[in-house]
Amino acid sequence: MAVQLPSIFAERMKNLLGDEFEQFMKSYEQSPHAGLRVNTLKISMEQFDELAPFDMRPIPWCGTGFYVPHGVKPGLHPYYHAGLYYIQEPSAMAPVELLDVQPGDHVLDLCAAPGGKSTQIAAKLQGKGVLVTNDIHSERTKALAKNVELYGVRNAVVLNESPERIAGAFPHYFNKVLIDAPCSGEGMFRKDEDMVKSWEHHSVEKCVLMQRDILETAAKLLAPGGTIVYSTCTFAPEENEAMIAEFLNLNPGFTVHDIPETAGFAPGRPDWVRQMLPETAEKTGTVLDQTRGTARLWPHLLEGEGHYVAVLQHRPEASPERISSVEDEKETVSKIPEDQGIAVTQPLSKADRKRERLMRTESRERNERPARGGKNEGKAGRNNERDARKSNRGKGRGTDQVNIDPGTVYQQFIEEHLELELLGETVFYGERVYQSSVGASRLEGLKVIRPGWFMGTVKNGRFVPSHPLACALNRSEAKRVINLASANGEAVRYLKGETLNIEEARVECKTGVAAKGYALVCVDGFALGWGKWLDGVLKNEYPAGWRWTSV
Ligand SMILES: C[S@@+](CC[C@H](N)C(=O)[O-])C[C@H]1O[C@@H](n2cnc3c(N)ncnc32)[C@H](O)[C@@H]1O
Repeated sequence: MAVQLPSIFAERMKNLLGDEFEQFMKSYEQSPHAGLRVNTLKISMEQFDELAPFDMRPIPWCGTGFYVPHGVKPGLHPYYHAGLYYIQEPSAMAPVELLDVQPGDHVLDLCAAPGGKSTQIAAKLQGKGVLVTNDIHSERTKALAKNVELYGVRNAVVLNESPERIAGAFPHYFNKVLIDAPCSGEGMFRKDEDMVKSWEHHSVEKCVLMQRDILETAAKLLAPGGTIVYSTCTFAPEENEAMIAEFLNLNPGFTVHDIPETAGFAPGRPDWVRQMLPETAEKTGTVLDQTRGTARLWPHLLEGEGHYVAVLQHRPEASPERISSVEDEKETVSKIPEDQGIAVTQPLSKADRKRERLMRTESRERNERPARGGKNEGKAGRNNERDARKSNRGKGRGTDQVNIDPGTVYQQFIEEHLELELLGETVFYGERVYQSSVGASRLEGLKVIRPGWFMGTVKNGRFVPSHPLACALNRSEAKRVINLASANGEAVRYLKGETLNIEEARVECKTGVAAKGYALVCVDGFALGWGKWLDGVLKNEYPAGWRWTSV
């Protein structure tokens, strides 16, 4: 057998699985299954079908998921760096499919790092609605933020908070909540042998305590009639059916929404709770039977490492509170207290704080002005900004330029370089500019990693576009594009940070736009990052920390 399983684990599974145990053990002799999920924020399934660089088979329970053959390394292709797909274990794709996210939903991913399921949720939202994605471990939120940015998500807020504190800021705000709970990880033994070693440290008992708290808090975050999906990658009944039965017992407004037994999904096992945990079975009584409608994904019954999923449906009549809507959010935009900053993870200097106050006041004033055509806050007050720009034209980059309203500098860049409708609220943190789908006021006091889509920085009167801005752009939204081919190595050279010689004829400009300046660099038509073109040379603006490091 390839993997040495902990003996207590094997003994427990033998007792539970009975005749099936041999088949279960045989699955550990096979290699783990690898998968990828197409990022439909950037590419349609039809386009991907034409461009796919590997032979792949569809994953039955995820319309955008594919099995990747053994030996193929999808991370070593420029398309990975263009965020066209996310590499994900196939059974881990099931929970978000079952959450049934629709464009416009308010979704919370409570235990989100490194972001596999958040990027899947974002693709389903298609830029409409709100995604708040959170992880309690600050180190892990770095990967989470990076993945959200690489995958071109515009409407996400990234937090590093406890579920309790999020509930304080967003009471009954979300109509969909995902809890991909920290767990003992028994479904990861085949994929990652370190999980076998750490199994004893992350004992089932410790995980149960965390899971109970997280689930209980999720109920405070959910809007009436909303859905919670709870998932783990473990087989322990304590962390699965018993956890759900306890929750249902304490929260009678919820019922289990039955998951169909298709695609190799097996039913939940209330009988195992009766067998192993008679006290829980007695305490939870008949609600325990509902857990039969939850799903177990077994490595011996389908091609995946294993998962547990429960869909918990809140009955709207169980609570009189109404669902907060996107319209409510718009009203909160103009109510940002001038003297309160959001707790950002990077401390602001005194000068930054002063600047931030100034900018936020200006931002608020812009938002309070009637929007041109009533479209959105981001465009509000453009006429005034244009007037301000006119009066600054021809003044060069001296002191006057530095003194221009940073919001104007930002708007000017957007208008000159992009064809983009700015959605949400423009939020300034010191020099950094974001478009936020929830607005600044709701985030006050929270540890915010990203309050929204990071657009760039205003420094010395100039706007410097961010890499995440480029990542989320479609080719048609940029006024200047340089397209590189994946086939001839040019894209990889760009990703390695090299300066490229690009003749002027290759700079694709919209009418009236000159070749010189910031260009969106693409691979086969999909955004990779920024470059600055001048006289046949493309200065590479790809961030050093993101560079292609393989040979
Ligand atoms: C199974 S992993 C999440 C994987 C992630 N959903 C994905 O698809 O990429 C569980 C995560 O929960 C986080 N976590 C642990 N306790 C937490 C808590 N009390 N609140 C929020 N997150 C927590 C861990 O740091 C870990 O990143």
